[in-house]
This record gives sequence, structure tokens and C-alpha cells, in this order.
Amino acid sequence: MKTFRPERTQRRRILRAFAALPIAGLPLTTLLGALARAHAEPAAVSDAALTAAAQILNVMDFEPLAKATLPPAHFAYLATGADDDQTVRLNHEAFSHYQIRSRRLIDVSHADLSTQVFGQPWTCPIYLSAVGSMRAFHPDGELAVARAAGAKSALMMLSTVATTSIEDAIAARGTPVWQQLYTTDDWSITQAIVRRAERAGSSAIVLTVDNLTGRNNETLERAKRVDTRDCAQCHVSDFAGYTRRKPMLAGLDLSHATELSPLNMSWDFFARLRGVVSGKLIIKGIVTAEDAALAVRHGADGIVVSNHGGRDEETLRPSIDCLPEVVAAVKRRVPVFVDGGIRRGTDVFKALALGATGVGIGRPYVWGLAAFGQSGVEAVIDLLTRELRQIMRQAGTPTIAAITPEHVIHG
Ligand SMILES: Cc1cc2nc3c(=O)[nH]c(=O)nc-3n(C[C@H](O)[C@H](O)[C@H](O)COP(=O)(O)O)c2cc1C
Ligand SMILES: CCCCC(=O)C(=O)O
Repeated sequence: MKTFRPERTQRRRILRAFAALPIAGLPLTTLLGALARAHAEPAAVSDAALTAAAQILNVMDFEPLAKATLPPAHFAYLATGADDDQTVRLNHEAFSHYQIRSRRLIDVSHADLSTQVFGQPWTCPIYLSAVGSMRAFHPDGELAVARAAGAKSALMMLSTVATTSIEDAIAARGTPVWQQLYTTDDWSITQAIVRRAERAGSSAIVLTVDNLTGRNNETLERAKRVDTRDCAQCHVSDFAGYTRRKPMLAGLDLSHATELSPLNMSWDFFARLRGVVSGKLIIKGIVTAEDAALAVRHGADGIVVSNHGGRDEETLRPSIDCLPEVVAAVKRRVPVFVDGGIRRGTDVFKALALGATGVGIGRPYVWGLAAFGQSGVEAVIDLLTRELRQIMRQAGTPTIAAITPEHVIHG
């Protein structure tokens, strides 16, 4: 790949390109630093990566930049999903089957994106969903994400297999994060993670139930054949390797555990977990009305409609299509969240109209992280927030509460 060493005139050209960008606050030094890292050569960046950077208009524009920055296997781990990746693609495409019914002549001069979740104020309904192994995408990993979440007052959900501890993530965000929970097949480990997260100040435990041990990710397997570098972070295939450097598991005796998300997990397990979680207990990965009703009956405080970004099973059922039946079954007893394929402010709007209280993003903020570290994550949040504000105004909904099912139609 051709590399590019910016001279004075070239720097001016880059600055001009950046001045034209709608996202404020990605300084030139950040751009050069991120791109230089990609090529492991100080201040040298590829033309291709630079071109990609100069074209950022929406969150999807970060993806090619992340690809240019990351080792192929790390990018494959981030980008791909189960079998043929069709669920990954459909998660986003499905949003185009919902259309917005805009109302006119409503004063939208003050668009207020704030909302309340569990009685707590959120400045915006968009949150950063759990992503494991983030140091595989940027040396600052979850710390950069937590700082960005703090700067933008966005909620962050920390993965059990994060490369940063919950204590450090909370210190970096400045306020508590939610702790996502992988269980392992050893109850004492589950209990220890819950205790530690609650002691650190986490107000919610989010149990992931859709990622059973043994996913089939062929794209990643192919990438690993080509990119044979050793990886101690993200795509190690065996339990011992994958869990080795994960701070939330450090100091725990893993010798009796063989699985991260055991095949025998059942509602009995959920009931037992309910007994030890003193804060909110949220269940992530529900896609049917039946399971939503069971979750509420078993004491869940919140439900995340999710298919794990299409990473675990090729169901071909986009999560946005699962949201209405879950919302109907829950009957407002607990908040319902949704993630999967959210790439536009209009996607967020449609999810809210269909009854979501909060809307999670996964890959988009990691693209931003891979390209620019903390600033990239902030830029992704800014872009989505700006787009959401725009569509709220267009649709005649000046507040989040004003967005109702009448504002969306499935066609
Ligand atoms: C690289 C990667 C790692 C992930 N790790 C976790 C995890 O540790 N725990 C979890 O519950 N979900 C995990 N997820 C799923 C996300 O929380 C979320 O459900 C999904 O990414 C949303 O779809 P999107 O990427 O299309 O926005 C991960 C997703 C990605 C892309
Ligand atoms: C065993 C996988 C843990 C991280 C994860 O949830 C993901 O990569 O999607």
C-alpha cells in the first residue's frame, strides 16, 4: 500500500478536508496518530486510509477506516457473524421496511433528546452496548470508550470479557457503567463477577443469553488462515486462551469452568441469579414474546431485544422485527431496549417509535474507536445524536416521549 508522509502543503490539504467535515472535534493530530498506528510507522499514513477519513459523513464511513487500521483477523472478528453473515446484514436492512409518518406544524424549535431509564436521567436514548476485547481494536480499548461515554454522557455496558476492569472503566467514565455478564459453567465465578461489579458501583447486571458456546463464524476462520499472527485478545478459539487476559476474570479459579456461556443455562439459572443480584437485572438476547413474558415472570428488570449483532446464529430475523412482539408482551412492566444494525438517527427513531426505551450500538462505535480512539467514539455518538435530532424535528416530535407508534408504519 502506498504510504503518505504529510508535508506542510499536504497538511494544509488535510486540514481543509477536515474543515469540510460535519463532525467537529477530530483534530488533525488524532487523524495522523490513528492512521500512523495502522501502518506502524510514525506520521506515515496510506492514501487509501486518508481518503476514507476525509469522507466521513455518517457512522458507516468509519468502517473502511477501521478496516484499513486493523489486522485482518481483528477486523473479521469485529465485522462478521454466523454462517453467511445474512443476519448481520438484515439487521440493518430491515430498518428500510419501516417508514416514518411525519406530522407537521408542531413547534420543534427545542428538540429534547433526554429521557429517563430506571428513574435515572439519560441525555440521549443511545447507549454503547457490550463489546469484548476492545484492546484488539485500539491500545486504549475500553478506557477510550469509557472516556468518550463520560464526555457524551452516554451509558456504557462493559463486557465480562473486556480488556479493562470495571473499576477502571467506571473511573474513566466518571459514573457507573452497566456490567454485562457471561456466566461460565461454574456458579462461583458468576457470583464473584456480580459481587465485584456491584461493589464497584455498577447499577445493572446484563445477562447475555443468546451467545451459547460454539458459534460458527466462517469468515473469521478464513481470515485467521491468512492472518496467522498470535492474538491474545479477541479471536483465540479455546476457553482458556480467550479468558486468560480478561481483568474481570483475573484472580478467579477458572479450572472448573470450560464454557463462557454454557449450553445448559436455563430459567432456573436466571432465577438463581435473580437471588444474588441486588441492583437491576437485565436480560440481553430476547427475540420472542414468549421469552419476554417468561423474563418478566422471573423478575427481569429490563429486556434487551438482540440477536447479538447476528454474530451467533443465522436466524435471518432482524432484531427490529422482533421488537414489536416483545414490547406487546411486556406491556410496559419493564423497559425494553434493542440493538442490532442501528446505523442512522432514523433507525434510532424507528426503534423508539416501536416501543424501545433505549437503543444500543455495537460495531459503529468500535469502528470509531479503531480509527481514532476516544475522539472516534465521540464522533460516532455525535453523528447519531445529530441525525436523531434532525428526524425528531422533521417528524414533529420535539421530545423522546412524543415519539409514538403512530410515527412509524411497516410497509
Ligand atoms: C466485536 C464484538 C464483540 C461483542 N462482545 C459482546 C460481549 O462481550 N457481550 C455481549 O453481550 N455482546 C457482545 N457483542 C454484541 C453487542 O453487544 C451488540 O449486541 C451488537 O453488536 C449490536 O449489533 P451492531 O453491532 O449491529 O450494532 C459484541 C459485538 C461485537 C461486534
Ligand atoms: C465468546 C464471545 C465473547 C465476546 C462476544 O460476545 C462476541 O464476540 O460477540
